[in-house]
Amino acid sequence: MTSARFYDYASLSAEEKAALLRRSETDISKFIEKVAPILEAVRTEGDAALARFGRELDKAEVTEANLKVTPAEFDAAFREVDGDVIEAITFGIDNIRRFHEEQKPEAMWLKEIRPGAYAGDRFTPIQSVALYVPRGKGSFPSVTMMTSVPAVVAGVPNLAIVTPPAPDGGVDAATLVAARLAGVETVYKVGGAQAVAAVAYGTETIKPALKIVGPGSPWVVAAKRLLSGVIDTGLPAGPSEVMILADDSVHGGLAALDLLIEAEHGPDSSAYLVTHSRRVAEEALAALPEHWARMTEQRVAFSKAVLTGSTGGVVLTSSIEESYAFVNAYAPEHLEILSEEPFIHLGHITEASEILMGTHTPVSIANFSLGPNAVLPTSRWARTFGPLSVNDFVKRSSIGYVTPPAYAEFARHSHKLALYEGFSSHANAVSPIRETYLTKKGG
Ligand SMILES: NC(=O)c1ccc[n+]([C@@H]2O[C@H](COP(=O)([O-])OP(=O)(O)OC[C@H]3O[C@@H](n4cnc5c(N)ncnc54)[C@H](O)[C@@H]3O)[C@@H](O)[C@H]2O)c1
Ligand SMILES: N[C@H](CO)Cc1c[nH]c[nH+]1
Ligand SMILES: [Zn+2]
Repeated sequence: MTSARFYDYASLSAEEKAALLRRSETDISKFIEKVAPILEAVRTEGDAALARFGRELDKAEVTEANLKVTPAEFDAAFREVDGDVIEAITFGIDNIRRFHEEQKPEAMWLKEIRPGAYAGDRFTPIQSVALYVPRGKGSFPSVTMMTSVPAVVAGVPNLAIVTPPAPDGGVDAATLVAARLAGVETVYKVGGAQAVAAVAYGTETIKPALKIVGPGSPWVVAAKRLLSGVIDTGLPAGPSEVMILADDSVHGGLAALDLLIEAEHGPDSSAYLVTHSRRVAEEALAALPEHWARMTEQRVAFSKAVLTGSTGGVVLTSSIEESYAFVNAYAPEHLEILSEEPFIHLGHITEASEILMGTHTPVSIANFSLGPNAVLPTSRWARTFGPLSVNDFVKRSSIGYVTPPAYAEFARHSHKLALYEGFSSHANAVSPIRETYLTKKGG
């Protein structure tokens, strides 16, 4: 039995090549249809709908009265989670904080554009942001770290995490540990589309937010799409995906090992190895069963579904240039450049959300510990969006300041354009009328 789909790129038709670029998210119309009534129920019924969906969709013991995580639940989480997991969370948060503090823009810059005339930017925190932390096919304290830390570094005053409840009605314990250590203590037990609606419209318990960030299943992606006129939905982060670009300096078994990292997220993930080395491709195909033997049943099922389905496999190209072209056309979420000399390839890659260099930087390290943000645009959105960052939690205002000596030249040119565009008030405001008031004020 073949371990993964194999594509000889040069022999594919144009349609087959285009099909390789598709993700499970490419068509989410079925989710959109099913999600619309959920959003409407939350808008009209508030907490009652959240509790009902929690019971129906998450099979969780939630009520209108216990939607918000209490301080006692946080304390219990610290007792429940192993010390070495807390240590790993602390290590990750420390690195993520260092990275994002470095990334934080200066509060303001101002440049003298012309003598006596200044212009610049000022950055201020967005006043309220909701952080979506998934929980379904896994629990995600790491997503809590990746969303909370840049938000806290940016200085957002009102932060709330929304995350699906487990059947016992509680939130994943490590998620609570990560939230408190990162500096966020408002957490609601609500997930999926209903969570997006709750923070968009507000309910009796949950205050509306101006923006929601964080990755999620197609239910979350569909809800964000439908509510994008009500709340800022940030960068589009859907089902995880990976591309391994390998040259002929590495063993294919290593490529297979890393290919499985993101393929195991769910059947809706995407995962490709692209290489111009037939040896690497064949070694990878041969190694997959060995790797599956060391994985849990559920993760084997998910990754097999991806690698033998329509969103994954091994692509053999006829040259490294063709591999570069495929990577750039695909625009992956995570890209690993598996090579003894990764930097010789870097300049050829322009379309990828995250680029991990060499044989010792697997996606796992980037997801949990390294520092750059692992909430990343999927489904080819890497072509226009970047990873989640401090900049997603601030907005920019332009600042302009024209001093009296610089005014006349600007007024003359602005007057001309105001007349041309047909705006008389614009023109009047920079005409000699202005001088009469300035003289009066000055006495
Ligand atoms: N792009 C990124 O940066 C990134 C990072 C981490 C995770 N991810 C992805 O996020 C996703 C997380 O998905 P997940 O399922 O684990 O968690 P999730 O929290 O996104 O989805 C679970 C929720 O979906 C809703 N749901 C489930 N079945 C439903 C149904 N039949 N009808 C209506 N709603 C339903 C429920 O409310 C449930 O709480 C994965 O695809 C993972 O690959 C992406
Ligand atoms: N790979 C995910 C982003 O696509 C992040 C993650 C967290 N935990 C496991 N993986
Ligand atoms: Zn992952």
